[in-house]
Amino acid sequence: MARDTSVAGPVQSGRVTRSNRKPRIQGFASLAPEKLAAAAGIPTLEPVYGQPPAWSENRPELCDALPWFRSTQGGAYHLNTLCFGFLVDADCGDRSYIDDEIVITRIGGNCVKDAEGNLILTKDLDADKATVKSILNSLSMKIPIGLIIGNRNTLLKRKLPHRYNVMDWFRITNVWHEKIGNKTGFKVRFEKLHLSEKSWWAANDSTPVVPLEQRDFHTKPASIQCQKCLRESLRLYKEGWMCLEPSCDAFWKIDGAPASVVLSFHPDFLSFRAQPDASIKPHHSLVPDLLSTINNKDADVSTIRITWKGIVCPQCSRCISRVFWDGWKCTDDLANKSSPVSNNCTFEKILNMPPVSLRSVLDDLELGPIKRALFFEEKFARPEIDDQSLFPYRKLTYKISGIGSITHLVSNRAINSRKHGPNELFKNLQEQNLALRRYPLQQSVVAGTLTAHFAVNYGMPYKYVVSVDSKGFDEASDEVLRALGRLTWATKMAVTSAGDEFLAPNELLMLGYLEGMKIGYHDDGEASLGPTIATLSLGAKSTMFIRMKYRYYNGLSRVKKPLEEDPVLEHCKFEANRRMLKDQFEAGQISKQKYDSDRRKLLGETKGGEAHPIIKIELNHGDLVVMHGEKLQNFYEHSVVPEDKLRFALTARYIKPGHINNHDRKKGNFTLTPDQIYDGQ
Ligand SMILES: O=C(O)CCC(=O)C(=O)O
Ligand SMILES: [Fe+2]
Repeated sequence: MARDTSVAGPVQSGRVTRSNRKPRIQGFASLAPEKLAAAAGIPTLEPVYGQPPAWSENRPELCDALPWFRSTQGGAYHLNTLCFGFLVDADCGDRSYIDDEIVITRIGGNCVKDAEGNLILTKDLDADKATVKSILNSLSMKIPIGLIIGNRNTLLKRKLPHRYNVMDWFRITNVWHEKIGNKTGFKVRFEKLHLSEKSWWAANDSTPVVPLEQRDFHTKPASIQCQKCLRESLRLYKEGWMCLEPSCDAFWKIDGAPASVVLSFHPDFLSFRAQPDASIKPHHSLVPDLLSTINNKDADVSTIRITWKGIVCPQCSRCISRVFWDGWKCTDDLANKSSPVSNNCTFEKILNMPPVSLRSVLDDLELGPIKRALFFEEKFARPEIDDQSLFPYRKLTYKISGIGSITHLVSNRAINSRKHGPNELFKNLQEQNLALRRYPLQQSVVAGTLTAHFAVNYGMPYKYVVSVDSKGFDEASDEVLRALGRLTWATKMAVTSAGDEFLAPNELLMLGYLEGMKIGYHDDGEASLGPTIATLSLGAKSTMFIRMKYRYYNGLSRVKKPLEEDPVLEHCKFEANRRMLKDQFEAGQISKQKYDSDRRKLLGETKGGEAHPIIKIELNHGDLVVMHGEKLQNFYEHSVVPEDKLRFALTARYIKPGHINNHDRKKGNFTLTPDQIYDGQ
């Protein structure tokens, strides 16, 4: 399936427990694990003294919970040209250092990995680079930085309890240029802000910290003026002093000779401490307490954007995303099944989810017009308008020649307010415990990223959810079945008017969107899916966009590989030239090699980029949309962006039973009662 929103199944087979994973080294069988590791040349890791104040096993959850570290990629988090958080993980670069109070690391950017996994700087970093600039700004504005250490960091040589571990607040004491290969990079020295307490990452058996009153805040590393450029630079390395001004001839040279790659920090540079300064205070709390700001009696609290951010568990300090419709649970059975690290914390914060009125999410006076006036923007396709055949709906049909059609049934006040109609569905669905939840995206750039909407699946399991999570239609409420009735009707109307065979849907995916949520571009095509997909919109207005997929628009995959089979769709890039080459190839006038190389030449000239959407549909409360045609899902993709704080979309599909195992097949069985069958009124 090309949809980007399904989960990887649990990995269980072949998992070995710790006890039978001991390395077998002849003659060492009776040694303790640490000694065994040492004998095998694996560096042993010392235990740490304490526990991190917040932690996570996955990057999206970490960034979801910490307002000072919202970046899911890269080492630094900056906002409005200020740096607030920094991650030290595997790639600190050469000449880096960590102890209980000091962290020295490179400032990222402009890097690629070589075959051995080493980072290579591709071009000089300069002070205008956003990350560098933000660190320099935070240094001059005295803004402390929250540091996180990842367990792939090899400098500390201690056993870190989790994948990501919040360290503490640090102040930036120095930023300097360094030479990496023949390029110029940046290094930063962080110093722990509060020195009176022992760091949790100190060694378990380390000595107590030196009390503040016994510390020396006066001695500084030597600062020497360069004879060439006359600028001062600190003495950083034991091996000798060097000028740190990259434009100077003496830059990175010790006694006139280029410095070696391996250098050790001078003890004075490591041991000096900046003068305590009461005015240096962090902008955020190191461990945010989002829950203390949420009063469950406030009507909007369960749907507003901030309440689908993550929290730090008050019991075990894990960063927890809002996976569940009605709140946060520290232990998620589904995630536990697929995660090698199980967490048995029992903490839960369940919101009472007061109902959201239709009035509060619909601007239209009297909850929707009597007959919706339609407006179409010039730059998008204009549909055929038919006010007769499915009256009282307005039927808008967008046809993409040779591909398929999109039928939009525009609802109105009479339809919406009818007994068992959309108004009632919107209200009643909110009163049910539907077990909506967010699932991890399967093809996300950062593993573990959750969808920005909640979902529940009924009937035949759709790959969107793991099959154990699909509920049979026998568990569906009257409202869900009534929605299915409407969707079955809409499917039949659209398919029969296209002259095609009607297959009644046997699957229903319900999505719930809170404020700021959406579904990004995806398609609903996979081998097991029939060609027709129908959706009922309830609540807040939203906009649906349909565009050609990147590879069909550009004729190349994202890694610039020409399409094996180029359909040359209408309005694709270089349409005329691509058609001509295809015709020549099909007529045997050019070889496959020539066809490929000519296309590469033609298409490789431009930068790629996404296709502009060709269809824009405003989806209002009660509207139905039917996408019909397998090729529509193969070649095009759609996205839906709601506008207000609550919207439901119920989408029904036909899943070919041959693709579903016997046990799950019966979940798709249902019979609608006469009043659940929809008549189009
Ligand atoms: O929210 C919507 O209207 C669309 C939902 C959708 O595209 C899907 O469920 O695949
Ligand atoms: Fe979809």
